[in-house]
Order: sequence, then structure tokens, then C-alpha cells
Amino acid sequence: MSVNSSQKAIEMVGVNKWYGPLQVLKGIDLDVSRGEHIVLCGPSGSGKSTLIRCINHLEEIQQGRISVNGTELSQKGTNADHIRRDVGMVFQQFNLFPHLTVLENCMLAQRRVRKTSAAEAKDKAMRHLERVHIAEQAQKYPAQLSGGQQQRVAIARALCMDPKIMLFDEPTSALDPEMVKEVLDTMISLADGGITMICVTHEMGFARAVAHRVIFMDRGEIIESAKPDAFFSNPSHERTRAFLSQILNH
Ligand SMILES: Nc1ncnc2c1ncn2[C@@H]1O[C@H](COP(=O)(O)OP(=O)(O)OP(=O)(O)O)[C@@H](O)[C@H]1O
Repeated sequence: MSVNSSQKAIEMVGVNKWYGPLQVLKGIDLDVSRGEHIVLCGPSGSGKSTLIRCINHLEEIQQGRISVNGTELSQKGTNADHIRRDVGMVFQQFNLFPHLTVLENCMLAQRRVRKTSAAEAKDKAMRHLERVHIAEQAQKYPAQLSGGQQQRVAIARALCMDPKIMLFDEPTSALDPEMVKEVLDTMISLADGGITMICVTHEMGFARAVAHRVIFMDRGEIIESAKPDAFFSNPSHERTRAFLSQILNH
């Protein structure tokens, strides 16, 4: 797992965000290096999803700066499309188009956004479906697949856009336990390929296996950020210890 710490993939400086009167991000400072893998954890409602959704302007921030691969996201998101070219996102609920086949799901954005030819889009879709071991399901519709298979399609679909950064928002939390491993294995092999990754998850085995850094958030703030060994064996903050004992004993 190589990290190029001289080059920043993501830079967040003094980011504050409110939903009405509720401040959900409080002074977030975060640098992510190219090739770095970050696992973001914390209690429900601590702002994890909001933080990663701000990176590609699915949410607007009110204060602070966010840059992606050296391009600063404008406050109103006028250059969000440019930023999103580099950023793939995978959600808890897969978000596949139900009326399109697996193959069509993987071709759509390539055709619409990149104006790729049908043959090229199909070729790339099949390559990524093979990469996530699901090429044989290409002609099926999402509803005909298991949750784990749908999530692997969602990952393949994101990869078809050649993202430099992948954001995962609790990608396994809607899955039956027996399907979690197949999705985590896919993500581990993706991490081995050197892509920059931020993953919101409570899968601490995954964090130990791939994370360069584990970040703990609580009530809109980054409380702790450490390498996995230190994070798990010797967390420095009481709130991190309480959170870890809760999830590890669950
Ligand atoms: N669209 C919205 N409008 C108003 N409040 C919101 C909205 N989205 C999130 N919130 C609130 O913002 C806070 C942070 O939510 P967020 O989803 O980022 O937390 P989280 O740490 O990802 O939680 P979870 O682990 O439960 O997904 C919560 O209090 C939530 O209720």
C-alpha cells in the first residue's frame, strides 16, 4: 500500500456545516494523501456521511475550504461536476437503477457523461464486472441479485468512471452477514490497487487490513486520527475508548 504523502488527494480546512440550526460539521481539518486509505467511524449522527458527501458536493458547506486533487470546490458547487469526475461513491443502499440491467447500469454514466462509444463502454463495464467477480450476471436486473452482488455492481459502476478517489458510505451495513465478506474482499482488492479511499464503516477487521489511518468522529468533530495499531490498542481519547468498547463487544 503506497501513499504519496507529498500530494494531497483531498484537503479540508476549517469546514463547518449546519442543517438549519444544527451544526453537523465543526471545524473539520483533514488531509488525505494520494493512495491513502482512511476508515471513518463514530456514533450514529456524528457527521460521517455528511463529511464524505461534502467532498463531492452532495452537500453544501457554509464555511471552510475543500480541495480535491488540487482543485478547490467553489462554495456554491459550480465546479462540482469537474470534481466528481475524480470521485466515485458507493452508498449503503447500492442506488442501482432498477429498470436497467447490471451491464446497462455500468454503461450509463460512461455514455452520458463521458460520451464513450457503446462498444467501449460495454468493454470497460465487462472488465470491471469481471474484476468484482460478477460478469456472469451482466444481463440481470438488480432485483434479481443478492444485496452483496448488487453492492459489487455498484462498485464496478463507480470504477467504470476511472475515479482517483473512492468514497464508501457504510457499504456493508444493509447486507446480510454472509454477504459482508464478499463486498469487503472486493474493497480490499481495490485498496491493494492503490486507489485513494475514504470508507465510513464499523467493520474494524477491514480497518485493520487496509486503513493507513482510522479517524473517529463524534458530534461533528474529528476526535482522533491514528494508524490502526495505535487506534485500536491505545486510543488517546476517552470518547474513542468508549466507542470502541461498545462496537467491539457488540
Ligand atoms: N438532510 C438533512 N437535513 C437535516 N439534518 C440532517 C440531514 N442529513 C443529516 N442530518 C443530521 O445531521 C447529523 C449528522 O448526520 P450524518 O448522517 O452525517 O451522521 P452519521 O455519522 O453518518 O450517522 P449514521 O452513522 O447514523 O449514518 C445528524 O444529526 C442527522 O440527523
